[in-house]
Amino acid sequence: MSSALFEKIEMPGVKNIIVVASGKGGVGKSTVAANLAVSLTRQGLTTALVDADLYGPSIPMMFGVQNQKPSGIVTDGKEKILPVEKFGVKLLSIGFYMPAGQSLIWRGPMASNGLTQLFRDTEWGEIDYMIVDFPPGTGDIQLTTIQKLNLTGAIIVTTPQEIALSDARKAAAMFTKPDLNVPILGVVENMSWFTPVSHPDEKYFIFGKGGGEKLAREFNTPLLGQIPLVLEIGDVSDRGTTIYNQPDKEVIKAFDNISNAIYELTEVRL
Ligand SMILES: Nc1ncnc2c1ncn2[C@@H]1O[C@H](COP(=O)(O)OP(=O)(O)OP(=O)(O)O)[C@@H](O)[C@H]1O
Repeated sequence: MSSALFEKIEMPGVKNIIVVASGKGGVGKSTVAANLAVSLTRQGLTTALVDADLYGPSIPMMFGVQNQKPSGIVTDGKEKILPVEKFGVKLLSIGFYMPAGQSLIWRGPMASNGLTQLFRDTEWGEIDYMIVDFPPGTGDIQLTTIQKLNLTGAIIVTTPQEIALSDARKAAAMFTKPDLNVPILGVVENMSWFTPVSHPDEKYFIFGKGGGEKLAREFNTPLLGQIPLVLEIGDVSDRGTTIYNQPDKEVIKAFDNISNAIYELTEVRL
């Protein structure tokens, strides 16, 4: 295939582009992407979050900005999109352009073009970390997007469950294909255990144990963190706010550890 087809999208002010991917839907990929972006921002880094999950964009809702529309600006005679900003994170999602309650019916090439346009036609400014919430799976849209972005690396999100793990393995293998060769920065295991309020010293491994570590070992990459199953995580997403606005300190620590690990792995590009 001609390399011109996959010319990289130029985003000169963006230092690191990190995709957050999963094989299976519903494992918490958007939750990880969103809270990682907020955590990095809280550490003084300029951060953008792109919701590339075309068929199920959830970022606008998670940030409570579902009724906002990005504004436009003309620079050098070209019309550009200005991202919506919340909690200090620059946000862009195809969801901003979709009527409420409707889903996208674009097919492969149109969807890839839509995504490319979103990245290319936005005035990003200077960004330390652009976190991309990737669509789940390993289809054409994912492949094309990987080819067009100058990626620093990928984070794979999985639950410890075997079925999630086997799909996560396929997603990880897509990034390591020799023609793509995107470094896997690490694995995040979500919904690792549940601790009932009445038994604060106990951990229940509802979805199994050790899955994230196993995957990390297989791909010779670090396990960046384990996030417990905590009702408040779902609650803050529904309320359009972040984990920093809920009382569970363990969850906050888990995300801050992940963002610290990412910072250390990528510092050289800042
Ligand atoms: N650790 C957790 N504890 C409790 N609830 C969680 C946790 N992680 C995610 N959730 C909830 O699980 C649901 C799915 O999470 P999320 O949307 O982040 O998954 P996803 O992998 O991005 O899904 P999709 O691929 O469908 O977009 C959401 O309601 C979210 O609030």
